[in-house]
Amino acid sequence: EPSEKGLKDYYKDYFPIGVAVYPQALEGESAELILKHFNSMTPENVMKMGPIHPEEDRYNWEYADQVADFAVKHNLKLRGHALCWHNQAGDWLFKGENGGQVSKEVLLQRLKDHITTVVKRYKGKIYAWDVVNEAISDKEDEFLRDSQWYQICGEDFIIKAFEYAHEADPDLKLFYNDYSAVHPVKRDKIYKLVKMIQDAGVPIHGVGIQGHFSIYEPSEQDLRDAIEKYASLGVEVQITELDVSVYHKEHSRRDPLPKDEDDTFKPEQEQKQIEQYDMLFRVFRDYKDTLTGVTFWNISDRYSWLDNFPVRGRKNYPLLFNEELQPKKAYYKVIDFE
Ligand SMILES: Oc1ccccc1CN[C@@H]1C=C[C@@H](O)[C@H](O)[C@H]1O
Repeated sequence: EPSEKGLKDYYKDYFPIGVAVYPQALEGESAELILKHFNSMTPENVMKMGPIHPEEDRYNWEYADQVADFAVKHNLKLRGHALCWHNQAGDWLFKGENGGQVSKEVLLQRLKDHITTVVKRYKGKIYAWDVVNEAISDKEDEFLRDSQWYQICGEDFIIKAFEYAHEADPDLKLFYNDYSAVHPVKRDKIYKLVKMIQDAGVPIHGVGIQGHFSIYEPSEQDLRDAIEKYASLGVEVQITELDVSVYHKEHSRRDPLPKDEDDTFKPEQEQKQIEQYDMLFRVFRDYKDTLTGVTFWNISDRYSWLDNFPVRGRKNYPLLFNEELQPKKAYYKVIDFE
């Protein structure tokens, strides 16, 4: 019998609703929740450079295949994450023969081999890839992040990553993905980077605003300004990693203080979260002709990456479904429109 509508049904005339998943979530009650509310998925970790390609001559397809097979079986859209990133990448990538630093030429060849192999394996199953993740610096006066990619290759690794991905599968939607993408300073740097890629004559189809927001930010105006600025480049925009932390955003990990914080979910936090999710989806709906996807990062408050970042072990409640996988008050706000 037709089960009552899920999030994806309320938004079928707007954009696909995605969720970050891991293989263990693809059965039982979490699988039921995924199939009821979502029509797109992104593997949270299993297609990152390190997990899928831990050694130069070894790929680990097992878990990535499980996610891809689930998407194909249930006709869900599938986003790939992430072909080139400075985090969770195998150390072997940056090591030369004699254990010293790898040369630019060898590193770019390794990047090409990785991208070509991974993209071709999932051709026809993955429609869009986060080709480069988080290449922009958080430092006010620095354009690109001073990662090993940048230290060894300069900005070329970014252009080449998009070139290699397009060569491997010309039908793919190629995204640049980053966090704090709504913050005006970083927004303008991302704009500059996308324009640089376009000016290099290399295909880029979209900007991924990760959307790791909180009950305190972003403002509605900053969100609108960012979506409009990226759209002015003639590219798609997606919210690729949405969650609404109940704490102020921080961008680097810190050790937990002695259990000095009561990390239960408080009524005043929930009230702010309801208001923030209401604003976010009102804006997303306004930009339905620009936004081609909204993906939540993790499924429910039962597990969020924010439970361990920036503070290990501090419980967070950032999503629309609670620890019992039931809709929270914010969920009913997000579906209450028209
Ligand atoms: O919000 C941040 C602040 C500082 C560094 C990274 C991020 C976000 N970084 C994201 C979050 C979780 C990972 O699973 C994703 O792959 C990554 O894109």
